[in-house]
Amino acid sequence: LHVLLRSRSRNKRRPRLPPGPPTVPFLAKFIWLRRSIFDIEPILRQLHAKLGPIVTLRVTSNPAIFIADRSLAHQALVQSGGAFADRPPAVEPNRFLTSNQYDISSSPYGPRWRLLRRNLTSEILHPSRVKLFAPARRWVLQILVDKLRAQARTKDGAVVVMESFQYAMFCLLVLMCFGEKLDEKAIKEIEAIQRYLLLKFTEFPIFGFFPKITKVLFRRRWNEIVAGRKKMEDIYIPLIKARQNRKQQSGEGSYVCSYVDSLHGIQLPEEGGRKLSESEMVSLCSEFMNAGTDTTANALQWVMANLVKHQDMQGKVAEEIGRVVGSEAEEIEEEHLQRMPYLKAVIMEGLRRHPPGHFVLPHTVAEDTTLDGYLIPKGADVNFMVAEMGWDEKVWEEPMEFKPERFSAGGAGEGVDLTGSREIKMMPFGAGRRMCPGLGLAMLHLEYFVANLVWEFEWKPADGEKVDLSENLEFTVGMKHPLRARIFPRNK
Ligand code: HEM
Repeated sequence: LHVLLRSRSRNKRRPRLPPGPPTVPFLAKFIWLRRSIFDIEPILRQLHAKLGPIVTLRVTSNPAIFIADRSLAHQALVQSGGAFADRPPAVEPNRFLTSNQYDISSSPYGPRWRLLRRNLTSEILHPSRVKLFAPARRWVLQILVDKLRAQARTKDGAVVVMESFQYAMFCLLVLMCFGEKLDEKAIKEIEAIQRYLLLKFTEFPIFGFFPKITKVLFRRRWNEIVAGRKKMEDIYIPLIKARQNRKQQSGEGSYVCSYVDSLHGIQLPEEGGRKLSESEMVSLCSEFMNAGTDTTANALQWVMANLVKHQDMQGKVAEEIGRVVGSEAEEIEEEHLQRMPYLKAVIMEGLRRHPPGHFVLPHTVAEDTTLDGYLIPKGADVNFMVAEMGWDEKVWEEPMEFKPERFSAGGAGEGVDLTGSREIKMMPFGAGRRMCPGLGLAMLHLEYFVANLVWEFEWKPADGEKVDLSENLEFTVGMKHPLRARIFPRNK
């Protein structure tokens, strides 16, 4: 009796997992959906409404915990320091596609992650390095404008922007990654293989369950992934090698730096100072392009769609640009952007209302931890509902409306800090130690391209059509009905 009572009282004191639905019906529903892990969002929304801001799902042996509340996210990601900064062990095919977690986003929180992340932020994303790529941005802007003009001359004159936005982002990130201006065929090939493998990764995660067996049972599917990765290596390894040879011939500084150059210089102290293998470099290059292309292209499309829909806002952006650069200016230079607060507000509102990622990447805790009185067990998958945070009525009035004015003086978004270090009001780039290191580059790309596209053209809805802002959830969240618009040379 004594033992029983003691264990009961201990259980009472021991924090419990956050509430969640019973495992079996949930799993049945999930398998029935059978599409992608990202289909989970509407289910989670219902669960949060019923059970509160922190819920548990049990799909695999590891509980998956989802947090929808801004202040709990701040507690976990910012106030608890490194406690929530780990990543869960990779499951297949991610383990295979990241060379066993040798990229930044899937590396466990530790020395390797620190080294790889610091390399990216200091060698490529540091503002002094980003500046070196200004001619590349100008080159890509020209490609984009030419593509849009060519589209405007065809058929009904409507441009479907998304393909051109994605291509432009690939041109830019391929150049930053490999240090070469590749031709259209080579860039399209890279774009295709990146997208192919990304979709394989987001399919129903069958190889996460008993991989040894499922790889045999679903052999054809597994072989497709292996073949896709082989193709990627066949394209990337020659580019990686070319950069090494070139480095030896021409020495430092005689050419624009590239991400691959920095990877050639990395040594892993924890592993006897060895260099990165070619396969690991391929994984890091692939991550670099995955992270920075579709996310930015989608954000760009959302902002442009809202500017097509709200002609008055487009007019205000153009007016602001005119004030800063003068009506004679052909192109907006990067130093001009800092003097365009309304443009910045439009982009912030785009990221708040339409964050390209509705979740962050899965986090985990290295030790049992508590949050809001609940147990977060070691190794659990922990994720955060990014979109919900930016739509919180307690902060944002009419949160589903597109209102850039919120970010002006006196608005709820005035001076909002995207890193969420003091408080989280929106977190399109995550928050805390795993926050997106590409935030600065992404903001620059968005401001630069939106400003130049608005300055170059007047954007109108395609004839007889309305802009439809419904969402389509893939790896990133894009427009269900991609933006179609008519463009006219702007009268400055
Ligand atoms: C609008 C564009 C972008 C958005 C919305 C975005 C958003 C995000 C988000 C939500 C995360 C996950 C944070 C977490 O797990 O807590 C992330 C991680 C990451 N992003 Fe971005 N990102 C963008 C552009 C970029 C760019 C341009 C780069 C670099 C070229 C980049 C590189 C990364 C990397 C390496 C990580 C993993 C960080 C880590 O695990 O330490 N992102 N991003």
